[in-house]
This record gives sequence, C-alpha cells and structure tokens, in this order.
Amino acid sequence: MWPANVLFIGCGNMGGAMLAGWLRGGVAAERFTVYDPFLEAAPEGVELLRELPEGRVFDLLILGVKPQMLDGVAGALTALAGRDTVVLSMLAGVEMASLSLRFPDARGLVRVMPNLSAALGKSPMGVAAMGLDHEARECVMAWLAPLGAPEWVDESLFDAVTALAGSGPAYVYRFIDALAQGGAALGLDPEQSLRLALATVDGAAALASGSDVGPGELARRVSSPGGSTLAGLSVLDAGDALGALVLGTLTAARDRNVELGAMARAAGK
Ligand SMILES: NC(=O)C1=CN([C@@H]2O[C@H](COP(=O)(O)OP(=O)(O)OC[C@H]3O[C@@H](n4cnc5c(N)ncnc54)[C@H](OP(=O)(O)O)[C@@H]3O)[C@@H](O)[C@H]2O)C=CC1
Ligand SMILES: O=C(O)[C@@H]1CCC=N1
Repeated sequence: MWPANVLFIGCGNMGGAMLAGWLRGGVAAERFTVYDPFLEAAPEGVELLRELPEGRVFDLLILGVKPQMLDGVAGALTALAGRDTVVLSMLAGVEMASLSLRFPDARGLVRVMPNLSAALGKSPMGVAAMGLDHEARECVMAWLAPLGAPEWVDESLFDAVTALAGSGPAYVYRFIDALAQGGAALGLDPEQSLRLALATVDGAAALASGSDVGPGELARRVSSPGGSTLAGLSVLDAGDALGALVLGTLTAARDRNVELGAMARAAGK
C-alpha cells in the first residue's frame, strides 16, 4: 500500500497534527520516520532521527517546516527526493513551481493545505499535484482521507484556501474567546462561560455540517420572531461590520501567503 514509508522533515504543530491523524486512523506507526533536530519526542513506534537518513528511500517526503526554512533544508534533501519519492508540502504560500526547482528529480509533487483538526480526522484540505498520473493522484487522496476531507483545488486559489481553511481555526478560536468573555461580562463564571461557548460552537458546527439548509436559514431558525436572538443579530449584523472584519482578516492572511510565495520564488532563482 502506498506510501509504505514516510519521512517527515519537521514535525511541529501542523506536521504533528497530521501524524496524529494518520495514527488515529489506524496507519501503523512503523511506517513513519520523523527528522526533526528539535522535537522532544515522537509518538510511540515512530522513528525519530536527529540526522537526515542516508542510503534509504522513502515513498513520501513530507515537508513540515516553516516556509522561511525551505532553503535551510532543501539542499540537504536532494538525495532523499529522488525518482521513487513523492514530495508533499504543507508550506503556506510556497508554489509547486518553487518546490520543483528545489526537488527536480522527485517522482511528483503534492501541495496540501490542512489545519490542526487533522489530528481528529476533521481537517478540510486543499490539494494540488504536479507530475502524478491519475492513479497516483487517487492514491494521494486515499492517503489524505484519514485526516479529514481532501479536495482538489486549483493552485492559483491556494493562498485563499490557506487563509480560510488553514488559518481559519485561529479565527474561530478568537470568536469562542469573544463569546466566553461576553458571557463573563454579563455575570457568568468565566470557566462556565467558556464551557458554554465551546459547547455552543461545537453543537452549532455539527448541526450546520449535517444540515441540508445553509447557515443563514439555521440562524433564522434560532431567531424567534420578536425574540432575543434577533435583538442580538441586529447588533452583530449592523453595517455588515462582521462581514467586513472577516473579509479584511482573510485578505490580510491571503496577502501574507502571497508574500511568502514570492519570497520562495525569488530565493529559488
Ligand atoms: N500551524 C498550522 O495550523 C498550519 C501550518 N501550516 C504549515 O505547516 C508548516 C509548519 O508550521 P507549524 O507546524 O505551525 O510550525 P512549527 O514551528 O510548529 O513546526 C515546524 C517544525 O520544524 C522544526 N524544524 C525547524 N528547523 C528544522 C530543520 N532544519 N529540519 C527539520 N525540522 C526543523 C521545528 O523545530 P523548532 O520548533 O524547534 O524550530 C518544528 O518542530 C508551515 O510551513 C506552515 O505554513 C499549514 C497549515 C496550518
Ligand atoms: O500561520 C501560518 O502561516 C500557517 C498557515 C496556515 C496556518 N498557519
């Protein structure tokens, strides 16, 4: 079954979440090797290396370092990114053209944009690939499936997908905090307020995910005519301030991804 063996280059927050997701999904720990000079420990059964392995061939090489670190590791990976090895990158902004300059001999390239929910098998994932035939692309999708919901995305939209789905959890966490702090300001015990906020977001997201109507209709169903939810929504919706704030947030994140991509492009020349 492809990939028989997988080498992570860097396994911090995001790489660690993906590794946890595969282990949780039943992939054997023995299939994974992590190269990370700084990581304290790897999950049980996963091989942790402080030096890059020599004379070994991996089916899949996963780049899990920061985009700015790409050229700190790429040179040393030439021998590992050979014709039997697919290179998969989670690096925000960095285009496959930039990866292909660094890894010209690789069997193929995959770009994936997940988020931390991969650890629970609940990550959305944008996926793009280069140099892989139909069968190999199907294998990539099957390999990513235990982490959540992979879907093909045109690479030109990757920076937007990253802003929404990669960074998105951070924005949701801010909203949870705001709900909890709002509840506390109205007199609730802060811990109880956070509990209520978390359960509210958890239940609302689950309901919306499984619903055959959109979030707008669900919000309408919460809002009894002449009731309190409408009173709250009249504040939240005023002047589309929330919509503008979220659009500004996603735009800033998208633009930073564009900058990171340009930096990698320039450094590769
Ligand atoms: N965090 C997220 O939610 C998401 C992140 N991403 C992408 O994932 C990538 C990693 O981000 P994130 O997990 O947040 O970052 P982290 O800093 O948590 O992870 C990077 C890991 O690589 C290690 N590392 C540093 N230098 C090297 C090296 N030379 N060789 C091998 N390993 C090294 C780091 O060690 P140390 O910490 O000691 O420096 C760390 O463990 C980024 O490219 C980011 O764009 C994509 C989607 C979501
Ligand atoms: O903050 C970042 O740059 C990465 C990309 C998406 C989420 N985290």
